[in-house]
Amino acid sequence: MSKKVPVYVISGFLGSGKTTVLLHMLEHFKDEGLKPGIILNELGDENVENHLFQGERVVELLNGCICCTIQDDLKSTLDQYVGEKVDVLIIEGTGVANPLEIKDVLLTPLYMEHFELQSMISLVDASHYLEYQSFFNSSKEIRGLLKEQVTSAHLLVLNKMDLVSEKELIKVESKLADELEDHVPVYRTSYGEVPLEILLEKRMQMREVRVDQHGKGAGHDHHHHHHHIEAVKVAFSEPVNRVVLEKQLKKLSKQVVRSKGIVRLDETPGLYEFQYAASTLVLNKIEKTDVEPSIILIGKEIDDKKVEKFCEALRGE
Ligand SMILES: Nc1nc2c(ncn2[C@@H]2O[C@H](COP(=O)(O)OP(=O)(O)OP(=O)(O)O)[C@@H](O)[C@H]2O)c(=O)[nH]1
Repeated sequence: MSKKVPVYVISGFLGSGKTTVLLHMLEHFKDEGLKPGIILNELGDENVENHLFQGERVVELLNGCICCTIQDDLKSTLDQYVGEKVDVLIIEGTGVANPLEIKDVLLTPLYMEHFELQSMISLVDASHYLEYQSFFNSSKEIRGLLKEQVTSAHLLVLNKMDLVSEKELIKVESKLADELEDHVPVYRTSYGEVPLEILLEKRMQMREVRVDQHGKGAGHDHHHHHHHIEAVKVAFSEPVNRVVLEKQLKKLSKQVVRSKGIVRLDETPGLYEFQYAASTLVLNKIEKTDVEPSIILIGKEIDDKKVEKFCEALRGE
């Protein structure tokens, strides 16, 4: 199988400096002789920044807006990149895109075969962050979005430092500290100047746990990834019971915050895609039949032993 394409997602509110960072990365990849692919999700039906990317492989998802999902568009755009020779892919969401939607698509088994999410990079305009909080005070939707753009980050770039006073900075950082998990690094900068080794660090860990028919794990990985959010993929071809699946996912709640995958069900034939978030399981039948059923567990410090137990419980052992 061909190598997976590394993917970086850049998100952040309107005008926070996403394109500035994207151009910085692009220049580096080109210097390295790499061929980057770019997916831009612009608001409105024309991308005014098109001229910045002349000669690049750019696919635009236009018309992104806060109330519409971009997932279907993103999937068909990713499909265009499957098998195409790009060395790295950068996705820039609109200023009002929900970055978790992008992450969600990248972490489905179908796309994980071809792409490997490296890092969700979020930009925050330090000079406007507090102003936006009060400005959008009455809009629950936008407040939620501002928060999500921060909480979804593997790396938070606090940009436009040139425009903020020390006093204001303290307030901004204290607000961010309330929202961010402790291990997420915050890099203060202006004009998106982040050293490349920080910008490009692989912060999303992905590993596969193989569990054989008798539930015994093979090739244990006893490393603990304390500072990373990781996704663990488990191939799981046996049919599962939906009640048991939900119950067992809830049991993992200390480590696993999110799960998704494709499974067979014991009650009916066919393949089902499942989404598990906020302790709720949702299943949807899919038409495709050529997919290997698998379960993806996303969280912190996911313990292989617990994953084995989880699989045993799904098998009714
Ligand atoms: N003063 C100052 N201006 C900045 C900084 N970073 C970016 N800018 C400017 O802010 C404007 C917006 O930057 P972009 O990189 O286009 O921001 P964006 O997040 O891509 O914007 P949207 O795509 O509209 O959401 C541009 O005019 C940048 O030159 C900074 O650190 N300080």
